[in-house]
Amino acid sequence: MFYQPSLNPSSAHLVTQLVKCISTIENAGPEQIENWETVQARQQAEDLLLELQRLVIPINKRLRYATMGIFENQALYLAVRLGIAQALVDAGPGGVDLHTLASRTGTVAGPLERILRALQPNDVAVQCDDRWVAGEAALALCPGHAASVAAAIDYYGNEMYTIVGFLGKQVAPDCEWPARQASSDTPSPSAAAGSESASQACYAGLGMPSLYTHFAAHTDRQAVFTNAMASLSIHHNDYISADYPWDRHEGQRLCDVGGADGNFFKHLLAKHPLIAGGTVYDVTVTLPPTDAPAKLTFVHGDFFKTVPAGHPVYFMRHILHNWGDSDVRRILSNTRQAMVESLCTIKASEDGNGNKNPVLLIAEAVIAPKAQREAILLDLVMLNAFPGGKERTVEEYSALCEAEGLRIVQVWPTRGKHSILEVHLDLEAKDASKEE
Ligand SMILES: C[S@@+](CC[C@H](N)C(=O)[O-])C[C@H]1O[C@@H](n2cnc3c(N)ncnc32)[C@H](O)[C@@H]1O
Repeated sequence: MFYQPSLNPSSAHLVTQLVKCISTIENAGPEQIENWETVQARQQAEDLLLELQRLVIPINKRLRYATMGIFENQALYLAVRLGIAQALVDAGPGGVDLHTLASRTGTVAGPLERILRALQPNDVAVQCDDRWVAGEAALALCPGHAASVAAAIDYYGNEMYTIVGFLGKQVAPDCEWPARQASSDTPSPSAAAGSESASQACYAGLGMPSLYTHFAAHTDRQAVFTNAMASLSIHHNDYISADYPWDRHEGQRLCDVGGADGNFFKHLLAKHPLIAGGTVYDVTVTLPPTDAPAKLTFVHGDFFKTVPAGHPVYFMRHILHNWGDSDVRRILSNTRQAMVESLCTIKASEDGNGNKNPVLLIAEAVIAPKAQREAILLDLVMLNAFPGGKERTVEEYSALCEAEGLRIVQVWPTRGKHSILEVHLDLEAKDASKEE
C-alpha cells in the first residue's frame, strides 16, 4: 500500500486518497462511456488536487495565477484564431522553427514565441531545442477535429472576454467604477444588482442589447456560438443519452426546444434509433443541415411566441439558464400550451408503450449545495452575459414550473454536469397565465 511516512497524517491521507482515485481511473474498463465509478473518481481526484494545491502553492502565488488567467484565455484564443495550433499539428512530430511558424501564421516571431511559452502549461505547444512541436492538447484547438473545442475557445476569447470586465456592474450597478466600465456604460439608476436591467445596461454599453441580438447581427459569430455549444456538449451528449431511460419514449416524437443545429438530437437518435424522430426548433434554423437524418424536421421559430404542438416529449438543454424568471415562465407557459395540445394527439395515438402523458425534460447544470466548479463558473457567465440568466437550484426550477401549471416529478442525475428534470403537466393547476 502506498504510504509516505514523512508526511503529516492529513497530507498522507490526501495523497493516499488521490492514489486510490488514480488507480480507479487507470483500471477503468474500455467502455465507450466512462462508468459512474470512474467519473466519480475523476471528480474526487479534482477536489483532492485542489486541496493539494492549497497545500503546496503559497496563497499569493495561487491568486496571481488565478488573476493572470485572462492571459491564458487570450493565448488559447490566439492559438485558435491565428491557426497557431493547426500549424503546429500540420508540422508533424518534428515540429517547426519559430520563424517558419511565424510566416505560416502571419505573426511576428518575437511576440509569437512569448505566446507559445504561455501555451506550454496547457500542453498546446512544446519547445524542443530550437523547434516548437504540437503538444497533446493542440489537436483539440484545430477546427474540424472530432473533439475540437476551438469554437468554444473562440467564443470565450471573443464575446465573453469583451464583456467580462462588466461583471462588477451586475453585482453593484450603482458603484463608481473606474473609467473603463464607466465610460461605455451608464446603467439606469433603477437597475438593481444582478437584475435583468443591469445586464441589459451592460450590453447597451457595448452596443448590443443582448448576446442573441449580437449573434443575429453577426451570422459568422452565430455559427461560432452554435459550434461552441456543440463542442462543449460532446461528452455530455453521451451522458444525457445514457443516464435517462429513453427507452420509455420508443416510438414517440420529440421536440428539442432551442435545439440549435440538432447536434444533441442526432446523437440521441444514433444511440436510441427507436425514438420516432421529431423536431429541432430554434430561432436560428434556416435550412436543415445537409447531414440531417430524414426523421428530423428543422423548424424556425421563437419560443417566446409559440412552441410546436404534437410531441409526446419536449426537451430543452441550456435554454432556461439563459433567461430571467419572467422569460423562463413565458417559455414554460408556451411549452405547457404545446403539451396540452399534444395530449389529445397522444391519447389518440397507438405508441404501444402505454405512456400517454406528454413530458418535458429540462437538462441544466443545477446548483447543488456543493456545486461543481464548472456550474459555479457557468452561473457567472449567465450573470454577466444573459439578461437575468442564472443557474438555478431544483427548488427554483420547481417554483417556476409550478407557477406555469407544470410539476417536476423526478430529477435524473447524469455523469456529466447536467441533471435532467422530468416535468409533467399539472392538469389540476389553474391556467396560470389567465390567473395573472
Ligand atoms: C445555449 S444554446 C443551447 C443550444 C442547445 N440546446 C444545446 O444544448 O447545445 C441556446 C439556444 O437557444 C436558441 N434560442 C435563443 N432564443 C431563442 C428563441 N427566442 N426561440 C427559439 N430559440 C432560441 C439559440 O439560438 C440557441 O441555439
